[in-house]
Amino acid sequence: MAEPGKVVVRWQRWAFANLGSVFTNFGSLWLILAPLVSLVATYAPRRLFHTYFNLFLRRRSRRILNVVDPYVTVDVSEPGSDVRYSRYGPVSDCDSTYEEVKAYLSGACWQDDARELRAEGAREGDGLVISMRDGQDVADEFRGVPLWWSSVVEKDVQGQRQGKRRFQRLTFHLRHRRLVIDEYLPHVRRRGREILFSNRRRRLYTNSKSRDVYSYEYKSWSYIDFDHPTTFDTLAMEPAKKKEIMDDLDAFRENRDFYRRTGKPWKRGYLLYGPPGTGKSTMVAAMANYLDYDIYDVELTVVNTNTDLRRLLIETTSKSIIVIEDIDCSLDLTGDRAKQRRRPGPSTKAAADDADDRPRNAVTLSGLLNFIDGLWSACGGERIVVFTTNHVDKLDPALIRRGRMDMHIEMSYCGFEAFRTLAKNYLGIDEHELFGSVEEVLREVELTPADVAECLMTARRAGAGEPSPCLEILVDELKKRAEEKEKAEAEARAKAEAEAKAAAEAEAEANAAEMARGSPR
Ligand SMILES: Nc1ncnc2c1ncn2[C@@H]1O[C@H](COP(=O)(O)OP(=O)(O)OP(=O)(O)O)[C@@H](O)[C@H]1O
Ligand SMILES: [Mg+2]
Repeated sequence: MAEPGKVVVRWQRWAFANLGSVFTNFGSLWLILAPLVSLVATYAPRRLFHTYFNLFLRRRSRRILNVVDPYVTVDVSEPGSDVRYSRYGPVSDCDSTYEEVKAYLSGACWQDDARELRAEGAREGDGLVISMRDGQDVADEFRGVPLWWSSVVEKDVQGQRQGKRRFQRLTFHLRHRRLVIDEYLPHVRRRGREILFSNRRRRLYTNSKSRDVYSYEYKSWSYIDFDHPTTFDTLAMEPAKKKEIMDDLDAFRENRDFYRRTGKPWKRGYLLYGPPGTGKSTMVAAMANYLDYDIYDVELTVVNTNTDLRRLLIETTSKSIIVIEDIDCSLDLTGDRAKQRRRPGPSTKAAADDADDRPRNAVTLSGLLNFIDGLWSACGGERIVVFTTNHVDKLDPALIRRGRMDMHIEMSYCGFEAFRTLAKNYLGIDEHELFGSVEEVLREVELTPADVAECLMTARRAGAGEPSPCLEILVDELKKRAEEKEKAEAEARAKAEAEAKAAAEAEAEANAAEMARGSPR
């Protein structure tokens, strides 16, 4: 094989030998082209000639520039005066890319290369957002490709006003243009969003009265910081059931692509049912804390129309739990829809007045069904809908069918396993010889976790927090509570029976009087 050097020598020889013919050929070519160029310059429209000539030159110069400086820059500019406002405040979809990039870079700022940093208070919470000072650079790497970010500030003149405009400028080699635009920048935004999301305080929203919609300061939702201490660790429930719910929530959160692939909107419904005090509201708080989601607590009784309900839904954000508590009491949503349509008008005056007070287009069952899984509900994604009720049997089957309420969770009376969690929460113990006595009591009577928690509070106070006396007092308390409950239930039963008996007697008397009036004299 020839040595590389020799090839060069041979090429040079060939080049010199052929130099004369190259010039000759170029001369002949130019002899043909020159009149053509001058013809086009003379007769073609002037603008057209210049445009094409300019374009030609620019392309050539760009190629030369690419060899000299093969780097591309992309600016992400700080949103300035162009943030749009609506009557509800800043429009939520105003471009958040700058904030996301800044949040992403706050991670990169911990590297050695950025020495001059800037700290700003986070919009929410007590944390600080660390970013680069103007003119600073940090290096980043994505799939082995080096990239550089710099913080740039430029003068911005708009009419009479002068200001500064900040950019986060990304520089990379032009050969990575597709990777950067298609994959790296979306990755930066995603990661930045995650950082912003984890830094923020969670919120508990509640809806405003529909009838205030015309007031100037109306906002569909108002909120407070959500700071509920309940977690799945402190929730008293059978461990297997608890695990099932947590696994279900994990599967929901992690399966965004699965939902997309199967064409299902990314949302899930949970129906929590059981007697009062069994921990339904507590479960909602535990879910929100587990997923790190906001809660939208919908008060249906102040929503006037289905349209208002839809507006509420549109104004919720993703990564949220929308909860309707005591759905059986919120509206008359029981019974089937056909019956609702056929329902006769108010027969008594009182009922008629009552009906007049109610808004004309009150929320209907179909409005609520649309709220849960109509077309609008699919917008945004990553939402959980929770209904809680004490009377599951009273609800329309359409409302709670599988697919709408995907998981039905019964919150039941306090079993021994649930008690263990409560004992750990209140007394800090996992095991004790008196646990057997507690188990016996709980097997015999139906007490809610709220009842047991209350007894534990009393026992803790009386027993000065010492496990053995506390548990002894607890057993007595539980027995006492069970007796009280039995007595209250017996009284309620007796009262109901007495009322039924009195009603039957009154009806019999009325019938007798009717008969006496109607009988022939
Ligand atoms: N499973 C539970 N685990 C831990 N604490 C519980 C549990 N259930 C109830 N509690 C305690 O009882 C209190 C009342 O519970 P919660 O409000 O969650 O009941 P609920 O089922 O929502 O009742 P309601 O049907 O009346 O709304 C809570 O503040 C909590 O301290
Ligand atoms: Mg509740």
